[in-house]
Amino acid sequence: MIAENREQTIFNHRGKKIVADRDIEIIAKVDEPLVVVLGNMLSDEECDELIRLSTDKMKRSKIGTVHAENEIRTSSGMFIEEPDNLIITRIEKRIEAVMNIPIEHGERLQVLRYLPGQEYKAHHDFFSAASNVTNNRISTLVMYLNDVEQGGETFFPHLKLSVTPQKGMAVYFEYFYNDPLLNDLTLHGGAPLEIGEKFVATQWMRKQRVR
Ligand SMILES: O=C(O)CCC(=O)C(=O)O
Ligand SMILES: [Fe+2]
Repeated sequence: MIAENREQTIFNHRGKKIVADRDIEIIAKVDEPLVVVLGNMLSDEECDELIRLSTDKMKRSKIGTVHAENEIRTSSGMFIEEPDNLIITRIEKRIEAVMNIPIEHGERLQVLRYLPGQEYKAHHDFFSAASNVTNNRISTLVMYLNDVEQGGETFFPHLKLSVTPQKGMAVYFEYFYNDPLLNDLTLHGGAPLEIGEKFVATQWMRKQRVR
């Protein structure tokens, strides 16, 4: 592999694991644009807590659950705003270590819930130049909160890659390259869920702090 010509990445981990408060496994990788499949990102208990917090909040607030207003995303989404929750704090510390960005650059965790037939069509997580967003997103971590029976893979059509959701695992990717073509290649989506339920928690990082 010729590494010299590669652009620098935000993700700075080498080898097969990331040592944080638990050992996170680097399972698979696409080099450019960088996409990394991670094992052991969350414990079962942490996954369950994220699902509980999001479903609790959906129940408490009738208007809380935000259904997508268009056909791009048909799942329901919820931002987790629990600054005093110790489990969230612990997860955020780990996310900082993995993404190599201070959590102050992070939007609140978003939990998405998909039911059969629901999907997230191919999209970019960054905002287009036309949108005039000054503090754009630079990287994403999608964490899988449950085992999915069938469907619901995270797919990257340009990379011909798809990741099967498995409880506690995650997929990381970044799109802050100088070469805009590399950023464009991070197009991705959540395939239609076929059977069961799918929960993910997404962390988006911004170029500058947001909290
Ligand atoms: O549900 C998935 O697999 C993808 C989620 C996603 O693309 C996002 O949250 O930005
Ligand atoms: Fe996305």
